[in-house]
Order: sequence, then structure tokens, then C-alpha cells
Amino acid sequence: MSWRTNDNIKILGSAVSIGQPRQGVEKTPSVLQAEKIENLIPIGRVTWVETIDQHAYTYENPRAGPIRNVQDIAKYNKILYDKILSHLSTEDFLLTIGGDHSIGSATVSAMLKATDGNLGVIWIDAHGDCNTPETSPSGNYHGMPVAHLLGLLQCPIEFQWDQPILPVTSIAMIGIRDLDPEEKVLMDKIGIRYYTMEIIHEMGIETVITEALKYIDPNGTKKIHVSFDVDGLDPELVPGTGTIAPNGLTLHDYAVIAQKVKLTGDRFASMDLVEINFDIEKNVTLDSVKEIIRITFQ
Ligand SMILES: NC(=[NH2+])NCCC[C@H](N)C(=O)O
Repeated sequence: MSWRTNDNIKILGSAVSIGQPRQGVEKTPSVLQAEKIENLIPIGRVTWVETIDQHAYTYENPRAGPIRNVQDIAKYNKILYDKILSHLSTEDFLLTIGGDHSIGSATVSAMLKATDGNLGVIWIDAHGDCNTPETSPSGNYHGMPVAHLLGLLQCPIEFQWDQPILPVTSIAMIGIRDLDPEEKVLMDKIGIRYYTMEIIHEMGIETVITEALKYIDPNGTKKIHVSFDVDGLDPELVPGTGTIAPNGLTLHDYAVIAQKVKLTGDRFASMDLVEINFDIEKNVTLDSVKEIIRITFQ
């Protein structure tokens, strides 16, 4: 299916790395802008809206509180949330290029706000990102945005604005294969829908994405947001990422996912592309990222 032609695609750079320990991921928006990735999208109406920089690289080491860097992440995410709401209009498709996955709570909550809660989320990832400070061995917020979206996190007041809560039945996760033990207990307890690589091999990716879309959007009326952490793909395709987990999705798997998501037409509203770190590896990773862009928008 070809990309709908009457839309504006807005690309927002989210140059942030303080949700995790590896620097480099904050440089990705400027690298991809220099690579002119918009030329891979075969229609004219693509704009890089702006890139939002983090205040400074301030990774809190050792861990001083339940969530590392929580004050700075809270400030950053509030800015991102507000910017998304100010830039977005109904005919726009929003592509947010990270940055680490800490931005996922800001992008999804902004989209929830913009759609009055009428949003379903496909979260492609090797990880559950569903830790709370109590279950997280690392204290890194990039492992927590889903728990935050679901309302499971006790956050300081600065990290509580009027973010809408995402109902647990509005999200399905694909590619999962690296859960922390307590995180898994929590995910199973709340009944969040996740498809592990093992299940994907059993059911086939086409059945998985068809079922996932039906689950998050039973009546086919919601806007769809895809939050794509590139570590969901196999590390042979994306060696340039900070938290590697072997045996991941192929680009063909992603093509099947994208094809089904694109069948929702203009209900496919937004996407995050996160955790790309060219300081770790550039050539292979850049090729895969370009392929992700082609698959998504052609
Ligand atoms: N978005 C990511 N890459 N998340 C990785 C999370 C890794 C680990 N589960 C943690 O909480 O620290």
C-alpha cells in the first residue's frame, strides 16, 4: 500500500540520552537530518519541524533516587509533550526521532491528549519498558515509560502534569525477549498484551500484528501510534543500540507489521523511532534505519 499523499509528515528530533547510560543516542536526529532521510519518503510534504535538545548530559551515577535523572527527564518530557501538541494538527503525521525511549511517555501521552484518548499503541521493542522504580534493577527511566503511561509510577510532582493515562487494553507489545524478573511479574499481573519472539515464531508475524491491532482497537476507529525501539530488531541489523538482545525481529517482520498498520489509512497518526546510537555502530545501523523509513512511508 502506498503512503497516503495528502498528508504533512512532520519530523521532530528528540535529542535526549539521559534516560539511559550511553551517550550518542542524542546525536541521532542531527545525523539523520544530515543524511536527508526525508528524501526517502516519496512525497513532497515532509518537514523537519525542530530538534529539541536536552539541557545537558547529566547521567546520575551512582543512582541517587528511585529514577535516575528524574528531574531533568521530567522537564524535558514536559517540553516535548507541549511541543508535540503545539505542532500537531489533524492532517499531520508525526514522526519523532529520538533519543532514547524515555520520550515514549511524552509522545504517547501527547497523542492521547490530541485524540481525546482515542489511541491504540503498538510498542515494538525487545524490552517491556514496564519497570517501576521498585522493579527496575537499573533505575533508568528508558525502562519505565510504559509503566508511567499506565499510571503505575509514583513520580515527583514535576513529573505529574495532566498526562492522560493509557488504558492497559490500548497497547500491545511486539518483539519482547528481555524482561527483568520483577518487571515480568508486574506485566503478567496487569495483563498487558505482549508478543515474545517465541510466540511470534509460533503464530507468525502476520497473525500477531492482525491480532494486536484488533486487541488495541476492536472497532477499527482509533488513531494508531507505533513506538519503535530499534532494539526490537535483531542486533545483526541494528548493532548501534544501547541495550542489545539477540534473536530479534527481521526487517521483513517489520514490513509485515507496517503493511497492516498502514491499512488503517489516515488513522495511522504517529511514530517514534528511538534508541539508535551511531556512536556504537554506524554503517549497518544506518542502512537498517533507512530501510525502516522506506518501509514505513512507501
Ligand atoms: N528502551 C530500552 N532500550 N529499554 C531497556 C530497558 C532495560 C532494562 N529492562 C531496564 O529497565 O533498565
